[in-house]
Amino acid sequence: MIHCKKSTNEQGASWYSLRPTSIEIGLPDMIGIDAIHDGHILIVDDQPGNVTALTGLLVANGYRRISTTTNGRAVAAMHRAHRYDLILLDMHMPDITGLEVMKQLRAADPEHYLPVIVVTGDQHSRIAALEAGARDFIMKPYDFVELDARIRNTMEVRLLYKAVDESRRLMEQQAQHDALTGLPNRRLLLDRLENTLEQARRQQRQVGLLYMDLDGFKEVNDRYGHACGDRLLVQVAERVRNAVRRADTVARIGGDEFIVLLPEVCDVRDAERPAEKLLNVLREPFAMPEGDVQISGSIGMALYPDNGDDMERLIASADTALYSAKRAGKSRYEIARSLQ
Ligand SMILES: Nc1nc2c(ncn2[C@@H]2O[C@H](COP(=O)(O)OP(=O)(O)OP(=O)(O)O)[C@@H](O)[C@H]2O)c(=O)[nH]1
Repeated sequence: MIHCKKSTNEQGASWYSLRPTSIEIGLPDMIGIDAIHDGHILIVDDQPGNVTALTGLLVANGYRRISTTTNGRAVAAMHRAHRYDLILLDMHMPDITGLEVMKQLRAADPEHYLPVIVVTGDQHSRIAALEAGARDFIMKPYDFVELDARIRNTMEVRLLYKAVDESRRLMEQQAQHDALTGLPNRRLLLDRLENTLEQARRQQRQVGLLYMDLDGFKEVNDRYGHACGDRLLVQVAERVRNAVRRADTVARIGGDEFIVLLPEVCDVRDAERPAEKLLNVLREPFAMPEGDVQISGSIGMALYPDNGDDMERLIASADTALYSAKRAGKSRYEIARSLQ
């Protein structure tokens, strides 16, 4: 850490000297001082002299990523583009007040998190800023030790908030995806299917659903081991994903069972074509460390609304058609015949 000392000469000119101290403030394991010093800071002040002075102080205190602007009106757009970890905001600028900048920041930030420390010389605007959502304030003229501590503390909270947010996002992603293949799982598929059917109902469109089960997958496990079976499932997922359109959802819903949701179907051929393509890509041998592995897949196809006017019925129809495809000799697709 670096300590700042203000000195004044006989003519009244002031300067600052920097000296390192041995004081290290303890932080939770999660956010170390290195991460804090790596936080991205924006300094906003209409006075270039203030910007330069504050930048110098931050650099001296170990901060590495500092951006600046003298234009308060540009702050919201800059934050949208760069997602600063901390904004040091001058409250009194001629063009726009700090309060107005915070209002624009809140509107621009989907997280609704204002990473703002206001910089002010006036007691009243300090309270107004805190009430408007600023995390903290720094009074002018600066007390350098206090300034450093407030910036560090606010940055620590900000980075913890980001870490929590990231881990929540990760957990949501894990709850909706298959851990082995990374494909959407049953839960996410049902969610998308529900939305797709709702839209199709409104627009009186058809939807296709392909229920696919690998043929002879148990034998791969038995002959080459479970790890080889797992690697095969990953490759199958990749091939299936690459064989269909971006708008289609490919989900792994069980051991060797996949569902492909086709939201853009005008007639049965629009579902038959991808089904044929999937069967073909599965017939190609899979290169494994254990040698080439040959498998195939069977598919049951159902169309909304002909084969089911809700999720459960549509999936049940496709499942029945899949059963028919298996009974008819596998490595083929069958179209559902009736409304379940
Ligand atoms: N390696 C691996 N195997 C799995 C996984 N989940 C389920 N299985 C196995 O996959 C097999 C699926 O069973 P089936 O569909 O009846 O096997 P199959 O040989 O493909 O049978 P058919 O569909 O009649 O051709 C079972 O042996 C499960 O133990 C997994 O995540 N990894």
